[in-house]
Amino acid sequence: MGENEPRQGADLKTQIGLFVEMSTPFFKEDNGARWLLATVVALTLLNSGVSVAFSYIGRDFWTALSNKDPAQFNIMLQRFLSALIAGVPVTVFYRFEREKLALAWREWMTKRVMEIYYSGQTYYALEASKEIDNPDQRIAEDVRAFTQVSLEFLITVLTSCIDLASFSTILYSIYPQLFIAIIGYASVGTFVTTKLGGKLVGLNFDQLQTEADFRYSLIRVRENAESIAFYGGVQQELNEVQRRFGKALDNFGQVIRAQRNLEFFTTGYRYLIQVLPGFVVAPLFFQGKIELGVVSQSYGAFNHILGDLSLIVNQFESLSAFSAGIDRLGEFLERMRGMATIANVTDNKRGLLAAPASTSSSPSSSPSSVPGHTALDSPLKDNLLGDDQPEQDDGPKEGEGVGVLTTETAKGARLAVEDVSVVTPTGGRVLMSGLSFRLDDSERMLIVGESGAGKSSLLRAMAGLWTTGSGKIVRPTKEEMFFLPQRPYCTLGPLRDQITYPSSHGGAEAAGEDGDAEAVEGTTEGGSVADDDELLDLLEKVDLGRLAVMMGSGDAHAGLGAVRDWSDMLSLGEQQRLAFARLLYNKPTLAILDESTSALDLANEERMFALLDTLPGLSVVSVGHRPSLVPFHDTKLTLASKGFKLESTGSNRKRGHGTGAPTSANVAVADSADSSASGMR
Ligand SMILES: Nc1ncnc2c1ncn2[C@@H]1O[C@H](COP(=O)(O)OP(=O)(O)OP(=O)(O)O)[C@@H](O)[C@H]1O
Repeated sequence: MGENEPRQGADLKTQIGLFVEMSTPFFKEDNGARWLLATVVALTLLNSGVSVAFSYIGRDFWTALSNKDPAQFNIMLQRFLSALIAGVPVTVFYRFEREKLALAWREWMTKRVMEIYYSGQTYYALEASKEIDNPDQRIAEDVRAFTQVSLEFLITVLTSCIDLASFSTILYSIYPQLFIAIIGYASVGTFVTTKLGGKLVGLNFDQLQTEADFRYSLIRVRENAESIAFYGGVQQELNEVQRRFGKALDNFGQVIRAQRNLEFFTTGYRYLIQVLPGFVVAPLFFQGKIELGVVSQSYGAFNHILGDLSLIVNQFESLSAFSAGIDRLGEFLERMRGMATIANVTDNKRGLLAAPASTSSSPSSSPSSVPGHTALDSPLKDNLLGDDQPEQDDGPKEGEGVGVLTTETAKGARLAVEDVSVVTPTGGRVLMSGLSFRLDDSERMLIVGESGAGKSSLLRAMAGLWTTGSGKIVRPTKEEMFFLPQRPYCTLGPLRDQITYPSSHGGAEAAGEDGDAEAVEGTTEGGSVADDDELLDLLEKVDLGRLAVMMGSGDAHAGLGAVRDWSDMLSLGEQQRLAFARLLYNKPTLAILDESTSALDLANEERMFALLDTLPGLSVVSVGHRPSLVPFHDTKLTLASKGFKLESTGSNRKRGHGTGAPTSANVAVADSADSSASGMR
C-alpha cells in the first residue's frame, strides 16, 4: 500500500466545506434521519432542562434542610421524586436516541461510500493509481469516527449555545465590562490555540496513515505466510513491519510533543480563569458597589460562558484528530469522484456523496463490483489517463501523450480488435500498436509471447480495465463475457459460491451472510436457488467431486455449504479447475483465459479445454506459454518486442459451432500484420 509524503491538512475553509458536503446528504436524503435529528435536538433541550430543574430542586432541598423546615423538606422530597420520574426517561432516551442516530448515520454513510467505491471499476482504478492509501481503513474507521464525532460535536455546540444564552444574561446584568472581557479572552485563546496547534492536524493525519500502513504490513505477512515461510524471509518481513511500526511511533512522538507545546498555553489559559473575573470585578467590590455574593455569582457565570466559548481551546486535540479524519475521507471521496467511472454515471454538482447511478442496489449484487468478472461499460479514462491528455488517432509512440482506447459492447458480438495500441497507464509505455483481428463464433485464439510483452495487458484492454492507447475494441456485453485472471480468486463464503461466482444468486443468502460469525469457518445450511445437483455435476467435471463429499463429511450436498478460506486451502491447480467450473456455470459466449491452466498437468489441461466444447458457440482468447496449448486453438497471436504476428495454428480441433479454420478476415489481418509488424516500443 502506498506510503504518501507527510501532508499538511487542508485549510479551515476547505475543511468546513468538506464537512458540510459530507455531513448534510444523510439528512437531506433520508426523512427518518431528519426526524431522528429533531428528536435528538428536542431531547438535548429537555435534558438541559432536567439538569437545571435538578439544580434548583437540590438548592431548595438543602436550604429546607439547613432551615430545619420539615414541611418544605417534604415538599422538596416530593418534587425531587416527581422530577426523578420525569427526568430519568429523558436522560436515558437522550443518550439512546443519540446513539441510534450515530448508528443510522454510520450505516448510511458507510453504505454510500461502499457503493461509490464498488461502482464501475473504481476499486480497481484506485488500486492501480496507488494514490490513495488504505481505502479499507477510510471506509471502516474514518467514516465511523466522522459520524460519531460530528454528532458529539453537534450536541456539545448545542448544549453550549443553551448555556451561553442563559448565563450571558446573568453576567451582562452583573457587569457588562466583565462580559466584554470574557469575549476578548476567549477570542484570544481560540486564536492562539489554533495557531499553536495547527501542526497537530497534519500530524494526526499522518498518524492515521502510518497506523494503517503498519496494520497492512501485518496482514500481508499473514496472507502470504506460506510463501514467506518457504523463502525463509521472515527476518526481512519483520524488518519491514518494524520499520512501519517505527514510523507510526515516531509520528506519535511528534504528536505528543506538539500536544505538550499546546498545553503550555491551554493549561495557563485555564488557570488564569480562576483570577480573571475577580480581577475585573474587584474594583467594584472594593468600592462597595457589589457584595461578595455577586462576585461569587459572576465567577459561576463567567466559568460557564468561558467553557462554552472555549470549545476550540478545550477540545483542540480531539478536533484536530477529527479534522484529519475529514481530510482523509474528503480526499478519498474526491479522488473517486474525479474518476470518469463515477463522473459518467453521476451528476458531479450533487456533491461528494451523491449515489452512483449504476449502483442503486447493494454492491454485492452487482457483477461489476467484484474482481474476476469485470464491468465493461464504464472505462476509467480519467483515472488511468490523468487530465488533459490529447486523444490520438494514430498509434502512440513512446513519450507522446496518451490517447484513449475505446471499447464498444454489442449483444451477441464476439471480439473485434481494430487498429489497437495499448499503453501502460503509468509510465506511458507503448506495449503494442496497430493490432487488428477478429474472433468469430466458436473461434479460439492463443496469445503467446515473451514475459512482459503485454499479453495480460491486452486482456486488460479487452476487459475494459485499461483504456490508455488508441483504436477500438468491440466485445459482447459483460454478462456474455467471462474472464479467468492469472491469479485464481476465491470469494469469501461457502463452496457453492465458489462455483456460482460472480452470479449473486448462488448462495450468499444460503450462507446466512448477515454478519454472523459462522461465515468464517464451519458448515452452513443449503437451500440455495442454484440447483445443487448441477453444481455437484460441475465439480465432478473438473475432477473436484470429492471436495464437496469431504467437506460435507460424506454428504456432498452439505459440503456445498461448507465455508473455508478456499484460497488458502485449495492448491493452485484446484483453484484453477474450480475457476473452470465457475466458467461453465456462468455460460459466457466469450471466455478470456489468462494462463488459467498454468498449474495443471497436461491431462487436466486437456480435460479443461475439452469442457469448453460443451458450451455451444463459445469463443476463447487465452494467454499461455506452453506449446501444449496450441492444438486447442485456431489462431495464434505472437507478441514480441519487434511487433506481432497472427497465424493459423493448423489445428484440426472439432468445433462446437462455426468453421474449422481461421476466417478469411483473420488470415487477411495475419498477412498484413506479418508485413507491418512494427511500431512497438
Ligand atoms: N499498472 C501498470 N503500470 C505500468 N506498467 C505496467 C502496469 N502493469 C503492467 N505493467 C508493465 O507492462 C508490461 C506488460 O505486462 P503484462 O502483464 O501485460 O506482461 P505479460 O506479457 O502478460 O507477462 P507475463 O508472461 O510475464 O505474465 C510489463 O513490463 C509490466 O511491468
